[in-house]
Amino acid sequence: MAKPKKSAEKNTSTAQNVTDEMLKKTVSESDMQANTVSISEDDKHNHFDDVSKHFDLISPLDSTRINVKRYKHTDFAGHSYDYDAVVIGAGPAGEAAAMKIAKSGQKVAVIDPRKQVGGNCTHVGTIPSKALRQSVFNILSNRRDPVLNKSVDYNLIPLNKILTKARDVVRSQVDTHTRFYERNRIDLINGWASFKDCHTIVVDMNDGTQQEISFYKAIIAVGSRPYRPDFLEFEHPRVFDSDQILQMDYVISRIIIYGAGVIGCEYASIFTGLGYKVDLINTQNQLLSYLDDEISDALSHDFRQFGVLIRNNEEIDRLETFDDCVILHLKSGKKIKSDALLWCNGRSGNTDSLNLSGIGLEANKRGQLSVNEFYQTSVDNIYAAGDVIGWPSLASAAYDQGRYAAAHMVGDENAMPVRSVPTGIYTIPEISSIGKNEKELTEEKIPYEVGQAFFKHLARAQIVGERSGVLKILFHRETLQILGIHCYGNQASEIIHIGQAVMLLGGTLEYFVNTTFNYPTMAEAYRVAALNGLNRVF
Ligand SMILES: Cc1cc2nc3c(=O)[nH]c(=O)nc-3n(C[C@H](O)[C@H](O)[C@H](O)COP(=O)(O)OP(=O)(O)OC[C@H]3O[C@@H](n4cnc5c(N)ncnc54)[C@H](O)[C@@H]3O)c2cc1C
Ligand SMILES: NC(=O)c1ccc[n+]([C@@H]2O[C@H](COP(=O)([O-])OP(=O)(O)OC[C@H]3O[C@@H](n4cnc5c(N)ncnc54)[C@H](O)[C@@H]3O)[C@@H](O)[C@H]2O)c1
Repeated sequence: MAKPKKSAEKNTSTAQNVTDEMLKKTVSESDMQANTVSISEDDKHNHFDDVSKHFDLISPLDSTRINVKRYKHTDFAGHSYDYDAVVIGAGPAGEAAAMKIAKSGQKVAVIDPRKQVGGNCTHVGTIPSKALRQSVFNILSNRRDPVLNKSVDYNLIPLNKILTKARDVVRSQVDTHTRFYERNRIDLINGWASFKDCHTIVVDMNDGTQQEISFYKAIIAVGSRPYRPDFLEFEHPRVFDSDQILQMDYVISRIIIYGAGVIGCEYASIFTGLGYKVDLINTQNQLLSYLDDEISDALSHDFRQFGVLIRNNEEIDRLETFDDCVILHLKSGKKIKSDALLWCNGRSGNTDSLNLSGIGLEANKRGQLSVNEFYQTSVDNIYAAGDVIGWPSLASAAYDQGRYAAAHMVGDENAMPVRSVPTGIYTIPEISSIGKNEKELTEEKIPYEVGQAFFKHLARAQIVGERSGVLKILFHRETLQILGIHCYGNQASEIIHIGQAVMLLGGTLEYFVNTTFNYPTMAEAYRVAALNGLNRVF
């Protein structure tokens, strides 16, 4: 077995040298080869005091953990701050930023009012909705199975019952991420942060006290929350936003989803999968209009097949609420009666309680902050990342933005900026894309061609029983450069990454033709689509 690379080798700090010496002394080459570490009890207690609760920090199999070290407390031109950096918000953006800062040897604290880390992403956004979606997907698969469909009554399963699995996933995610903070010795402070000035934060602690913390630099990673128009009663038991829906504890058979963005479409899949009648109110003329037209059409088609009633170009006039139902009045004059309403129309950045004016910053009307290419706000020691800066408002992007902002903060010039973020929409079936779509390429007058593979023809899709779907590769008809990849169907969000790698590494369509794919796989769709595309080139 090759000797594991130790990233700690780069480090020259005294504390780190001590740790490296200790490692050399205690972890012999043969131990490494045998995948074991022998550390004497004395060494553990005398020399690894600061990491003694986490012996896995010194596993030779994970070089990144070895890099965790005593931070040096920096003196900034005569000023000494409590922290080199403070991160506000423990979601993906905050976590990635904090990890990067800690790994760079700086002292960092993360402030979040939730006792459990993970942010809205883990507690009310990505994780519970994706776990819920998986449970519904399993129910749909079982329903289709001639043996399994007799064993359970699938009629109207209450949402809170299905959410049991999601709660387990949330717990596991919290455990995993809590350990990241512990191992990297990041201080977690429970409370609401607001700025006193450009180097001081006041934290309203959960125990009712206040704490002032001084910092050299800060990252605002406070995320977003559902936008709530004043005219809707979100306290009413039949009116929900996407955070509250996870608490729904009664059985319904019909629901109105207002807003057909990503959240609305994903929940439309979830509720139809559970057997509810769904009215999906779209304020636009097409579902998810930024997608490839054919995929947007396919989604509408499949939604209708599953019983979703899509109403395009509509706008709410008012909502009447009753003990046993709601009635939605649309500006077009239509009235829709249902058991409940799920409001999915927009999100706002959580900036209102930060006292931004105290540091000379101002958020836009959606509570979002503007940043430069390094994620610095107009106050240069204050950065912002994640949903609070708006588009693309994805956990995937938030994580990379947080890491990149922190890299700039600590002076790491090797970090790659966040570019080319793929779309992954977890409707049933999934949608995923990267690069340009046909509309954009046509507008830009780029001579492209299309290669398609329909899932119904693929052996793997037939075996799995998920035949609906298509993979489209858009490529330059002269250079065969890949310009965009669009996928609709089971596992689309995974499948896209094969094309993403080839595309970003500068491969052409020929890669897919000249490469042998496992058979049967969904990845084979790339070969089928590439051949289909090449046949159109003359
Ligand atoms: C229903 C739903 C499904 C989603 N599905 C996906 C998906 O499948 N894939 C995907 O990539 N993205 C998805 N997203 C988007 C994703 O959840 C967000 O992009 C992501 O959570 C943003 O991360 P963040 O770190 O910016 O902030 P958040 O996750 O919002 O976390 C921000 C944290 O800051 C804390 N905070 C707020 N104000 C303060 C303050 N004043 N002081 C201290 N702390 C504060 C909050 O308590 C919170 O813990 C989904 C979102 C929703 C709502
Ligand atoms: N699978 C995924 O990647 C996934 C899943 C769910 C949500 N998300 C992310 O969550 C974000 C929100 O999703 P969404 O479904 O609400 O879609 P969305 O952002 O498309 O918003 C829906 C509508 O609300 C409007 N709007 C947005 N914010 C507003 C505000 N503060 N005030 C008034 N109107 C506002 C928008 O203009 C739009 O017409 C998306 O940007 C998406 O990236 C991603």
